[in-house]
Amino acid sequence: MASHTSFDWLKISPAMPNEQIRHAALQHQAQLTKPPGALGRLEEIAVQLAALQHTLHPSVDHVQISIFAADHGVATENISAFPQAVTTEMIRNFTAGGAAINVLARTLSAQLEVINLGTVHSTDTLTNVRHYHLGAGTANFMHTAAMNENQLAAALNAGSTSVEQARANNQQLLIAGEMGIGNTTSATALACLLLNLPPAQVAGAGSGLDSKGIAHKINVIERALTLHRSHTHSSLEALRRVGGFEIAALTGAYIRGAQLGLPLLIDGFISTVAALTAEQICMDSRNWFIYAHQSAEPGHAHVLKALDAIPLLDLSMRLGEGSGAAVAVNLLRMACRLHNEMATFSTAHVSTRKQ
Ligand SMILES: O=C(O)c1ccc[n+]([C@@H]2O[C@H](COP(=O)([O-])O)[C@@H](O)[C@H]2O)c1
Ligand SMILES: Cc1cc2nc[nH]c2cc1C
Repeated sequence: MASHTSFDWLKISPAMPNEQIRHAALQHQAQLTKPPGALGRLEEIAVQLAALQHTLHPSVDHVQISIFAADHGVATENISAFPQAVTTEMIRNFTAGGAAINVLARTLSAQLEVINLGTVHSTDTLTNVRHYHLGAGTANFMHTAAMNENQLAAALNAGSTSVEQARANNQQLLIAGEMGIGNTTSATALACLLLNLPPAQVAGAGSGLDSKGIAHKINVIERALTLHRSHTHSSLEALRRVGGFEIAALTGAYIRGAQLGLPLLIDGFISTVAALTAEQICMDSRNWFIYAHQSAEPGHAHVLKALDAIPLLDLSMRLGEGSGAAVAVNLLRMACRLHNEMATFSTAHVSTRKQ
């Protein structure tokens, strides 16, 4: 078993946004040549980034995208529209540059890294993948806990390592994305435990189930929750019992990002469930979260609500891989440039509002 200390770092408090700078950034926004509030949420984003980055000149030019991939034992319950082999096939695709996230990363000149935490099929021959070998996927949580303590600790640490590397490379924003056939079943079960919701309210089509498939998925999750609910006394234990390696890695990345003061752009349903898990394990981590988009997965709305989050975009996306977050980066960049480069009423000699 992992020594107890493996989880001690989760107790470190998140960094504090700078409230004085937030106030100054708000005042600066009021002086720009526009009616107050006319740039809507773009103003909020710039002010939030100013407070997070402790500067009146926020910027997200340097972006790291870390894709965490893993397989899920529960995939043997026929809960996905796609075969489990797709997880490994997509890891290959990520390394070859052909996935959606590769295209988006190129448009953003973002650094992309791929992390395989544990898949049924090996990707060891791929040199541009960080391998963890935590297992051939998680155990099937219909019968037992998905992870043991060692696996959970190692997966959380894998996320933390990506954040520390991003920090060391002076990245200004992290997108943690995920890939794993079956992970909407795992994320749904986890959301149900964390929010005490019935699976029928949270479960959706994932990568493309029909209504019969969704009904079966709900039944699988209900039976799993009957096994785990009474033994789950903490969010960390819920993550160990029904989570996935990549979901735990995302959780670790979000907690470490908050502790080190790195702004985190949250993607879709699975990523937001990990963000909620991070917030429940390490309170106020959410100060560092910016929510990119509303996924088409129905459970996403419940999880966003629990985090008091209103995402920036609603494009009916449901891909994962960090793709929805990547699409939102240019909004953040434009928000920063507007904040940094617009003239003020006084410098541009524009009259202010009538009193
Ligand atoms: O990000 C989302 O909101 C999202 C919603 C539905 C599906 N996905 C992706 O689809 C895969 C999981 O779907 P499934 O049906 O196998 O559970 C996984 O690789 C996710 O990245 C992602
Ligand atoms: C093809 C495919 C690509 C993905 N990317 C993230 N999740 C995915 C699921 C599937 C099925």
